Formats: sequence, C-alpha cells, structure tokens
Amino acid sequence: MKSSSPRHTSTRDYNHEIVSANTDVAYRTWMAKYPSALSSFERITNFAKGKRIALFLDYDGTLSPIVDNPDFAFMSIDMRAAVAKVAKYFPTAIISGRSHDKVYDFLGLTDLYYARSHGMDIMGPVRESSDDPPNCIRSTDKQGKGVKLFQIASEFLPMIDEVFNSLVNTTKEIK
Ligand SMILES: O=P(O)(O)OC[C@H]1O[C@H](O[C@H]2O[C@H](CO)[C@@H](O)[C@H](O)[C@H]2O)[C@H](O)[C@@H](O)[C@@H]1O
Repeated sequence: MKSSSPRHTSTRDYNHEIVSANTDVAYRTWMAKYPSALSSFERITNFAKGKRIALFLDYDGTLSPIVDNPDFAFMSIDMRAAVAKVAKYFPTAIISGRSHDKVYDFLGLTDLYYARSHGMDIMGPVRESSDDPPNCIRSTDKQGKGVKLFQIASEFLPMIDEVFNSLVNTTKEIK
C-alpha cells in the first residue's frame, strides 16, 4: 500500500522538500500581508473613498511579460490602453530600474510620471497649476511636450563621465 506522504529517497530530496515547504510558507505569509489587488478590489475602493489616489506601477513583469531579451519586453496594446486610461483619472507613475530612454520608449505615453534608473532620474508632466519644487528643471520630452525633470545625481555627472572615460582609456591601453 502506498504511504500518503512520499518517501524521501535521499537527503537531497529531503532538503529540497524543506526548501519548497519554507518557500511556500514564506509566499503564503507574504500574500496574506499583501493580497492581490484583483481579489481585494472592493476593500481598496472602500479604503480609497475621499482620498487622492496615485498609481505606482512597475514595468518588467508587471506591465510587460518577463522575456529572455530585455530589449523585447514589450507591453501589449491592451495594457498600454489600460495605463493610458487610468492615467487620465489618477496621477500614474512607472517605477523602473531601467534607464531613461528604455522605459519611455516602451510605454510611449506622455502625461505619466517616470522614475527611472532606480529613482535617480524622474520625469513628470508639467501641470501649470502646481509650483516647481526645488531641484526641478523644465525640459521637453521626445514628443516635444513640456516635462519636469528631477535628476538628483546630476551634480555628479561630470565625475561619472570622468570615471567612465578613464575606464575606457584604461581598457584601450590593456588591449
Ligand atoms: O526595477 P525593475 O523595473 O523591476 O527592473 C528590474 C530589471 O528589469 C529588467 O530585467 C527583467 O526583465 C527582463 C525582460 O523581461 C528579463 O529578461 C530579466 O530576466 C528580468 O530581470 C531589466 O532588463 C533590468 O535592467 C532591470 O534591472
């Protein structure tokens, strides 16, 4: 007769099961703390009543599928339409570790806030009713629309360029 729980054929199998069980517990604990928005929609809308809502969205694996080549992590037409629609109602930000051009080119949407390079490079639309906070400069995006830029590390750019050029030169010398 088969036992209800599988036999461990080796220590490796046993350790694997312990790791799986721990991962499962960790996942369930995490999900209990941060339930899916889709299964908590009513709770969220109730909580949001009378409050100002802003939406913060990750790109890779959230708006786009995870793919082998990061240059091909395109979002679907439906997803783009959904983001454009929600941004009409709520301030919407895309938060990404990716660099400036990558995220913006993938989305192709103005009127969003983009926090790129892990927050070192933030771009947002110009809203005439609001004052410019400190460290904000005005510029235009690729589509010629006015934007506000917050690039907190910009003062370090000359130093970063210097280090980069020095590395390039050293590499050339080694070759
Ligand atoms: O900070 P995030 O916006 O979450 O960015 C994290 C990394 O995302 C990208 O890598 C991930 O997606 C790729 C495309 O699907 C996938 O190939 C890779 O395995 C994932 O880690 C991006 O390429 C990285 O630069 C980001 O740091």
